Amino acid sequence: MIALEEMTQVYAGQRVLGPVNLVLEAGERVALVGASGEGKSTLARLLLGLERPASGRLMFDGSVLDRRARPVMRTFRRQVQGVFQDAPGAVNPRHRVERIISEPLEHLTSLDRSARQARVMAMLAAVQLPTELASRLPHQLSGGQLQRVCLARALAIEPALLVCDEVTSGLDTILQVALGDWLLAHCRQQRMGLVFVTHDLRLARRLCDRLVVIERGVILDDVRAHQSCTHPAAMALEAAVLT
Ligand SMILES: Nc1ncnc2c1ncn2[C@@H]1O[C@H](COP(=O)(O)OP(=O)(O)OP(=O)(O)O)[C@@H](O)[C@H]1O
Repeated sequence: MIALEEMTQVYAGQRVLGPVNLVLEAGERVALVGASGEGKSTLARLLLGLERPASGRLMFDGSVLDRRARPVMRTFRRQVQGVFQDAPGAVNPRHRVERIISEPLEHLTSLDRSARQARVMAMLAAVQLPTELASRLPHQLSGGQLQRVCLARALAIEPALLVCDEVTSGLDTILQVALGDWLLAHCRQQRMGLVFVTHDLRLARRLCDRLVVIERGVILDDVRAHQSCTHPAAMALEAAVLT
């Protein structure tokens, strides 16, 4: 469905990523794991087409994704959604929850107003938030609630792939597990693919069927989730996390 080909990224004259080659099949659940600052978020942003790579290309359904081709970008946005750790930074502080979740429905689907309203309520219930929260502003929610609003917004348009960057790291452990399990069930039910960026190898294995280990901007290991890592540095990371 999506492929990164020979992709690199350079910030302030320094290469922080790549070259990376990564193919994601439709419906696949892939964890991007690695220590802090190794390039996971950069890779996630490139996968979402949110920034221009220094070199390489992003393929979508067999063609190079061309940002200037509006209909293709619209399809891409409909099918590939992202949710980030910084939920407060990802929403307009002056918009109420209902409007936040409804916005992509307005731009990317042909649902009318009442259908959009119904979808917003269904999504709130799906992420286990009371529907009364629909009329609240972002600052009137807890961090975990706002994170779930962002998740509801991304899932409302029924994407084929969801890219989650550290979405559970600000939550308590119980909520992390609950949200992770809900996300897994949702992926299975909707046959939705998932790219799950995390430091947490155990959560990665719980949710995903493939582990991609990143260090210093390159892919060290790419294994099935139930397998152990094979690269020595990835094995060291695995041992450190599990200890
Ligand atoms: N906009 C930017 N300008 C300059 N350097 C950046 C920028 N964004 C990221 N970097 C650098 O690129 C490298 C990779 O960062 P990235 O955020 O991708 O890592 P990460 O693995 O997601 O880390 P974490 O787990 O801590 O979120 C880091 O060295 C970081 O300092």
